[in-house]
Amino acid sequence: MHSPRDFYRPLAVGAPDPVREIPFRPSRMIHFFDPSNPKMVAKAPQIAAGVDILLGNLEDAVKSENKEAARAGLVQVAKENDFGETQLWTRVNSLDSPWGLDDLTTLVTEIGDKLDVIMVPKVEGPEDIHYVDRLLAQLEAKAGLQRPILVHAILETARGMTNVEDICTASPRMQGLSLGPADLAANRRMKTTRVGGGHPGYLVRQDPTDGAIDGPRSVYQQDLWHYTIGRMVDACAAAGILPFYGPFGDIKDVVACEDQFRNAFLLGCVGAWSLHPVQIEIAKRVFSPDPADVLHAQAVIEAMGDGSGALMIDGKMEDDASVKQCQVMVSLAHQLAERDPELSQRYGFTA
Ligand SMILES: CC(=O)SCCNC(=O)CCNC(=O)[C@H](O)C(C)(C)COP(=O)(O)OP(=O)(O)OC[C@H]1O[C@@H](n2cnc3c(N)ncnc32)[C@H](O)[C@@H]1OP(=O)(O)O
Ligand SMILES: O=CC(=O)O
Ligand SMILES: [Mg+2]
Repeated sequence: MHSPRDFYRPLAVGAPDPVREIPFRPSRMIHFFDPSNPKMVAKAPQIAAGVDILLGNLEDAVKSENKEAARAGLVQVAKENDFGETQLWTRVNSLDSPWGLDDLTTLVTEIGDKLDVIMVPKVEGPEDIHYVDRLLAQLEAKAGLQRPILVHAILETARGMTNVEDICTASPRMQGLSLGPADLAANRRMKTTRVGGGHPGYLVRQDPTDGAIDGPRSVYQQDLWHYTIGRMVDACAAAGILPFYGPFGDIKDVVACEDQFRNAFLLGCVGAWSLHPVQIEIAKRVFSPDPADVLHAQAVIEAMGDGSGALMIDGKMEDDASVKQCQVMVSLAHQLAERDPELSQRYGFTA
């Protein structure tokens, strides 16, 4: 166990100093592409221009025989392009796979200066983060990098869930967590074959009226992921890092995708994964606060003056706590508007 004094010391001679605060950059969608797919590689610059985060995926969804090609494809994409404000991330293969070590070694030494965040799948506990933390420090020193690469863990095993708080605080590199509903469902032996989203069988039913069990009774579908997202959000917020919802696999069901994303947004997530171009716009819409909410929040902040006391606005009580809720909304709107002129106009920040 490190002493608190050592927490921010570089873990290898010559490695850059760890960050003290996780920078908040627009992160509404993490767009996945397969760098072994020439079509997706060709489209990468165009896709990058319309997303907050572009992620070269090397893990699940890339065929075993294409793992080396995907790694090489990502190196090429990073070397040949400057994505400007768009962050470049990768998801490496898991630490117990035949490819994880070579993924980290190659990517950090070849394109470490271009990579903002490395997503590590199937993280089980803080020991996995400690391993990656030291290895990255060694590789950063070797590559002569000036800034540390951050780490994002996928929460997709029952053991990872039970260790979630310790994972979040395992290293100053920890940038955030994503919920991985597919692997997590399998690992927990949940009986759903869907990649994220609800399930019609997970419901509550209205009591029978007048004892008539076979009479008409409303059913209300429940959210399979409520507990998991809530727990992840708390762990992240307590550690000062960022929570994301992961994949929604029913690409054609754009309505349910939007619902899943919005549930995550309302519970505190900053973004979600987009697996297909059609999900980019959904994430952009959902994870940007609604202009009407921003307007209302601004009005409350203005009316509340120094932010203390209680008053009524449109029949509703506002006080020190609700003004803080409004500040969350307005500061997110400003952060996103800085990057997005159209959004800035919709919020009325620019003429
Ligand atoms: C549980 C998890 O781990 S989730 C994370 C791992 N999974 C992934 O990363 C999946 C990423 N997405 C994909 O591989 C693909 O979107 C698929 C396989 C789901 C569907 O692909 P397709 O069958 O080609 O879909 P579709 O025909 O609708 O594609 C339309 C166009 O968008 C392109 N496209 C599809 N997905 C992407 C993407 N993620 N990024 C960039 N372009 C894409 C296709 O290449 C196609 O291009 P074209 O018009 O030039 O031919
Ligand atoms: O990696 C994501 C998942 O859902 O599994
Ligand atoms: Mg997974």
